[in-house]
Amino acid sequence: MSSLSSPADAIAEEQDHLDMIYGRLDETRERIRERLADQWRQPGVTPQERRQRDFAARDYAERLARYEAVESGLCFGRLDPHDGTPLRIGRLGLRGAGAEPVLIDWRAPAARPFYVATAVTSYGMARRRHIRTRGRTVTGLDDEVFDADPAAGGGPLVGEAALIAALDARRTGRMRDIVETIQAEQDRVIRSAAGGVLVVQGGPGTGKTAVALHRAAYLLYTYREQLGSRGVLIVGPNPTFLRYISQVLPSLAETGVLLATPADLFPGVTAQRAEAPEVAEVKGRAEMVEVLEQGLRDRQRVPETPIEFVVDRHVLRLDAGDCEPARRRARASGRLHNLARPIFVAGILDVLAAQIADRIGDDPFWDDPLGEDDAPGVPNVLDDADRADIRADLAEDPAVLAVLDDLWPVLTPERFLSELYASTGHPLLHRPMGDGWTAADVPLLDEAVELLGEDDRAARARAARIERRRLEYAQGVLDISAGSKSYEAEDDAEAEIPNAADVMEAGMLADRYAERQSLPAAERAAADRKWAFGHVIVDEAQELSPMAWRMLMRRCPSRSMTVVGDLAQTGALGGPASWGEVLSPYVADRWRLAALTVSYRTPAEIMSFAGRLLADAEPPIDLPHPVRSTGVEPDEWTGGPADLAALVADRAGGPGSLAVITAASRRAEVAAALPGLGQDLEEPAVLLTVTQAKGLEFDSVVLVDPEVIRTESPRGTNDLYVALTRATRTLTVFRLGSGCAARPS
Ligand SMILES: Nc1ncnc2c1ncn2[C@@H]1O[C@H](COP(=O)(O)OP(=O)(O)OP(=O)(O)O)[C@@H](O)[C@H]1O
Repeated sequence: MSSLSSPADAIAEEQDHLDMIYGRLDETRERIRERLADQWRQPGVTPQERRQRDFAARDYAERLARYEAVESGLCFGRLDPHDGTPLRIGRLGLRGAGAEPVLIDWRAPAARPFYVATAVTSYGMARRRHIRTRGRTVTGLDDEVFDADPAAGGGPLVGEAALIAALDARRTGRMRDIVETIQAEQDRVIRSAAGGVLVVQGGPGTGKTAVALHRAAYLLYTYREQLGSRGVLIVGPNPTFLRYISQVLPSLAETGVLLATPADLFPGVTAQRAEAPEVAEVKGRAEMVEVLEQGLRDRQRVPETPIEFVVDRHVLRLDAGDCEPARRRARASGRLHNLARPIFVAGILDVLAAQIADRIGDDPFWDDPLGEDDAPGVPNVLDDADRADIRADLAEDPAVLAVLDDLWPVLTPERFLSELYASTGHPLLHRPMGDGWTAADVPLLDEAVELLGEDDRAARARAARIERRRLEYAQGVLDISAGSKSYEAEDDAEAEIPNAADVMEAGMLADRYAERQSLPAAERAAADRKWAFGHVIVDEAQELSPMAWRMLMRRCPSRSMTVVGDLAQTGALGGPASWGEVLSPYVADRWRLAALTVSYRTPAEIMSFAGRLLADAEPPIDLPHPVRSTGVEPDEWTGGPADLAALVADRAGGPGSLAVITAASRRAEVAAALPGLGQDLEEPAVLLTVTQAKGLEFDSVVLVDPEVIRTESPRGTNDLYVALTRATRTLTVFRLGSGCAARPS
């Protein structure tokens, strides 16, 4: 260990080592590039060989992408054990020429002391060093020496100088990874075992989102085999939030993760319609299961008054007595609605076939001893084959099909739900057909599939369509390659020239197409409602409705989940009062809780201001402990729209990001005062409602009318808590009055 070397010597030593590590990185990349090129040189004669080649190539391409992603900040730490060689910690693991480790992946067990060692519990380490770099150059070092007097040694923070530097950095509109400065309480969450449900509860800015993302990277590293094939799903509250966090996992060289909002989880449906929170709350209630079940029972009808219709000149008649046994049998089968329909249909066809057979096969003289042949007959001359023919004809008759569709329709979830909304007397749920889907509809559509069953015929038709497309694709390629030949078919000489169509058959090309369909797990999962993820991480989990939880649990039958949130920030009207309430229906009390208690975002000045504004909150809010202070107190202003515009222009002129946060009910008014502001987080200034700002952070926040935020919703106190805790540096409260000059209030 070189604790006695001068700072310049220490930097020079780290630079040497860093050069060597980057050298290894370059060599590794080159090796993978060569192997990738080798794969593409393989001819792949049989479809199986081609498939193997393409899988191998994809594997190399993914590995290459992983090594490319770690260019920046490759090595950021060093641990010096009391005995033994120093370990360099970095974004991934690398070996030297003699296979000795030259860089330890931050997720490896050996790297753990980097995040948890303290003077009191040093894990055999004498020193931890944070290495600062720009590009491939070492720019500075921060050392913590553990073999000094443990009693004097260190506070609760790990690598305090590096941490404070990270927290003081300007925000860019995109979340960054925290791999260099993960704190001990966060590390415990990140490295917690994959199995079971882990709940991470913590106040604003405690790093819940950051921890959730690093946990995903940790789990993929530790359980690569299982999770690589099943994928990890991360659920966030809205697309803006997903964009905000989207860079973190790629910067950690992990791509096998699907980021989605709950509204994205029903493939084929895009939920773009907005709706009132009260309506979303009703749709999210667990009782909606019963509403759907009842709605479906109502779609399995028997006629209240007899219905008559004509088939092939026969007037047929169905009444409740005819239909009830068929319905009873279909329901008693225990099959889902669409799958039970054939039983109902069979029962009704029997009834109708009997009506026709009775008429056309009836032999009025069957027991007439004076009949022509004078032999005892049968009352009906039709045999089983005749009856089967009648039944088969009926099964295709449009009039019969219309009646069956009325009594027991084949339902898609979309049709079922939109007809249910159109027919309900519930004032909040009622809406016309074809009105588009909202986020709260998605879990209901998903639930509907569970009641309706996926119509096998539709699935089979889909499979046939895909097969047809495969062949059409292949044929299309052949046609293109044969294009000139077909135009000039008369030209015999031209027809002699062989082209792709002559040397390759459509089936072979179709296999190629199928190979291209073999996408990474996350992408396949996005398109498959029945996909069972290896692990599911739910962020801002307090916002999910009971119906949304039911949908998520279906996506994760193994119940390997990380649930991240803060009950005190719940904005959704139907949000839970406790995590037990959310989870007990699925795992009883078999879930574990981890708490995060330190706020890395909100400075002490803003946190105590928030504490004063929320002092009367009921239940009381347990504020997290801020890790730093800026010396800048929040300021408060009152003025008109022009004053607000002037203040925002002044604040937006500074470096870093700015958000104006307002109550939803004041948004239009505030937007009119600030016409240049949109919602694009890449812009230096944005205008957001509290719901839109949830989970995000900005250097400066101008908070308009906190009192309106607090009173506009039953969850207003929670919303205000969210709004007050978005700033990393400065908070300005602006009360929008009717136009007097802006003045401090
Ligand atoms: N150990 C750390 N090192 C550096 N930065 C950190 C650390 N922990 C958290 N941060 C930073 O603190 C900020 C808040 O983190 P994050 O958004 O994950 O908090 P949160 O608990 O999800 O907040 P909210 O409840 O408001 O959504 C982010 O900028 C994050 O990068």
